[in-house]
Amino acid sequence: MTHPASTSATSGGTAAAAALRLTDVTLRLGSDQQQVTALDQVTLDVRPGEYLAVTGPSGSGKSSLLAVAGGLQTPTEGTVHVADADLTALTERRRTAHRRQHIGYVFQNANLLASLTALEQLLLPAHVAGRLDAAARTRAGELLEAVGMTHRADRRPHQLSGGERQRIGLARALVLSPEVLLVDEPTSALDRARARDVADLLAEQTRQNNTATVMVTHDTEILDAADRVLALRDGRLT
Ligand SMILES: Nc1ncnc2c1ncn2[C@@H]1O[C@H](COP(=O)(O)OP(=O)(O)OP(=O)(O)O)[C@@H](O)[C@H]1O
Repeated sequence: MTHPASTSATSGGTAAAAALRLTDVTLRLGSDQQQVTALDQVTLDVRPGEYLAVTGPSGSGKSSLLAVAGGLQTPTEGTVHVADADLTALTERRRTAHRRQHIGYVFQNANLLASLTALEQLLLPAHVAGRLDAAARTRAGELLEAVGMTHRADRRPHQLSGGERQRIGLARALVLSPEVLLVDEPTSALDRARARDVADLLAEQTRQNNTATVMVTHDTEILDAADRVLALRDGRLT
């Protein structure tokens, strides 16, 4: 298989070097009469340790890009490789298992569990993975600190602000140091100083854990920390 290493959406690496690879991905949504091309022939490589930011206006396909990269949505055409497996070729069950093992996902609305405290939200992924040991507890505590939430450790989601929930959602995704980290608008509920802290934390964690990070945002003030910035327009990556 050959790949156009000269295009802006590829980092020029070999097939083995990419932690995340989308090849000619098209996603069509809606019914026949009102079909929308949410992603249009997107090709993208993200290597381990790389922090990629993708910008674009509302409706340009940012959430669709993450949903496809994370195996939450199957593309109409094209392939999605994560950690050397083609997500589009796996059964749903295997795809879910692969996702749990290799992908961290930070949803815009945080998707926290109502009954758990902030600290418990961070311990849950390790618990589910059967890895809730002293190291996981230490890491959860460090990440709680890194997002400035140590003083809110015992609070449940309804006792937190939108920005606080967002920071817990980010810390939770980082606990298991996923190989691929997909982040949807992580600063939409944050003030400027917090937004900058979150962008810097993503950059630091990406390098420290050798994670391939893709963050989508329309916040142009947090792009400095990224290694690479691409733009989505009408589902096309430029
Ligand atoms: N279920 C759906 N059926 C039909 N069209 C859809 C569906 N979901 C999204 N779309 C359309 O697909 C396009 C891409 O949507 P997407 O949510 O990926 O954009 P976005 O860049 O994340 O937008 P925002 O910044 O507003 O969240 C938009 O035109 C949207 O209206």
